[in-house]
Amino acid sequence: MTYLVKEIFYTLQGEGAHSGRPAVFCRFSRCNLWTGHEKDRARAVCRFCDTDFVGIDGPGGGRFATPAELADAVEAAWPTLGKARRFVVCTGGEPLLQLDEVAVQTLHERGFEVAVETNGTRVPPPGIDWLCVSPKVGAELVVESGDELKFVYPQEGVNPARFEHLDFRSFRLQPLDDHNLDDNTKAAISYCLANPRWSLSLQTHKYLGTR
Ligand SMILES: C[S@@+](CC[C@H](N)C(=O)[O-])C[C@H]1O[C@@H](n2cnc3c(N)ncnc32)[C@H](O)[C@@H]1O
Ligand SMILES: Nc1nc2[nH]cc(C(=O)O)c2c(=O)[nH]1
Ligand code: SF4
Ligand SMILES: [Mg+2]
Repeated sequence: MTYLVKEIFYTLQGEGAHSGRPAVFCRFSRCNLWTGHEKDRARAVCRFCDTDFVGIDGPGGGRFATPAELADAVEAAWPTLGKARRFVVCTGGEPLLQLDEVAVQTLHERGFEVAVETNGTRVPPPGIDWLCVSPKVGAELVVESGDELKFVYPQEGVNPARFEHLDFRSFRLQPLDDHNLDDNTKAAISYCLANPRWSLSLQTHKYLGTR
């Protein structure tokens, strides 16, 4: 398995339950719901993506021929020696197009707790320590259990209540970052207050100016 990675960087997890926790981000190239090219956005399944995941040309990105090479690159981004409490967030693009069981195992051997941010359309490999699923309107959701369900809100025609029967430890609304971010944030706050199964997830890195 060759892994195509857009970028690898060290920062604070900005979103969800681990918000504020230092993490290496491993952003895999490619997604099954959008090509990543602006010319295709209007006809993509997922049209609101805030991320450049095309190619392997970002900081720390590249083509890694083995799980060990991938883990070497992730490990190189961690700031201290010693294997205690290391944390990697595998994202993308859609990480589950590439992340496999042996990669997860190899990251574990290097001391990393492995978190994944996924659109929920691909079955995850075993061993993931923190699975965050972010369903997209118009894409089939095949992952029905995990740690965190993080719904970008609003999405046309979808009431978040539709996900409440699924097997997740927490349910979060993340305001859609588009030209209506302020209104979307107010709407997400109102929804959480009226439906307390749901908590707010802010993209804190966008407010803090971190990556
Ligand atoms: C770029 S995606 C990559 C991982 C995976 N493809 C997914 O969609 O979950 C990372 C997270 O950002 C969220 N996201 C993407 N664009 C967003 C936007 N414009 N506003 C708010 N959240 C967004 C996604 O829903 C997901 O939770
Ligand atoms: N700081 C920071 N936190 C994040 N949490 C999820 C992200 C993502 O793009 O998947 C992300 C990101 O891009 N930056
Ligand atoms: S599924 Fe995730 S990576 Fe793919 S286009 Fe949507 S937000 Fe971006
Ligand atoms: Mg992001």
